[in-house]
Amino acid sequence: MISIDSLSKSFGSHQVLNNISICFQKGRVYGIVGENGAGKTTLFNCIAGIEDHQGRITADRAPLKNHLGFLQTEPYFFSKITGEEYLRLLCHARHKPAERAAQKNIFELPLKQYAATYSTGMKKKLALMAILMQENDYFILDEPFNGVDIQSNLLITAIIHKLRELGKTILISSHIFSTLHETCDEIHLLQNGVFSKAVARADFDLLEREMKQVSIGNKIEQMELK
Ligand SMILES: Nc1ncnc2c1ncn2[C@@H]1O[C@H](COP(=O)(O)OP(=O)(O)OP(=O)(O)O)[C@@H](O)[C@H]1O
Repeated sequence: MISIDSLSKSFGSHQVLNNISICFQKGRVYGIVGENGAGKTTLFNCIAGIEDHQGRITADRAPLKNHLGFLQTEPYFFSKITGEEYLRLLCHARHKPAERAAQKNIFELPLKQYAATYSTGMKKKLALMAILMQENDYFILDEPFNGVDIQSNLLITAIIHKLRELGKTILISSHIFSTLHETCDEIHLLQNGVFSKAVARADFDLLEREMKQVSIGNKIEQMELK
């Protein structure tokens, strides 16, 4: 469980998160949606402790950051480290074994190659593999499906289902509605610095229809496409 109490975050005079309180339970997958710039990554960075903020963020296993796997939108790797070395480094940081990396290489990554030379999708898969091998309790996956091939997207969806079954707490951001539909128990809409709407799985279709209506409206006619 991750508990957020009165979280606020500003960059100068720009308030991005405004007094947010919410609780994310174990064994559940939460989709965090919002327009570009709504503050999803800022929220994740605050939870991960890499962005200072006002308010309290706690977890049933403390300290939260020692049990959190954070897949960032664009994972960064040092230039002279191979995929295998990266996995070993992250596993050692959590005192977890890294010897079976080759066997666990379900994305078939070239682990002997420098990670910095991987493609965008390969980097994402390596970073995901590392946080899975760490056996974390909490997962934040910031756009996990973006830039990843179809086969891996299917695999990532199955991984999220398994993590839920294992009782992990999972937060996902995505701009692709179908991926949230397939993975989430709840969708929370971040808007103007607060969670303006919480939608349970049973109402996902309704939410999609509503969002389509608001997003598309009469804009196609307005464009007068020829
Ligand atoms: N380090 C920073 N300094 C100043 N402003 C920032 C900084 N990081 C984020 N912001 C601003 O905070 C707001 C929220 O950004 P954030 O990246 O959290 O949005 P997001 O919802 O993840 O967007 P996207 O869907 O495009 O990834 C934006 O207006 C952004 O410009």
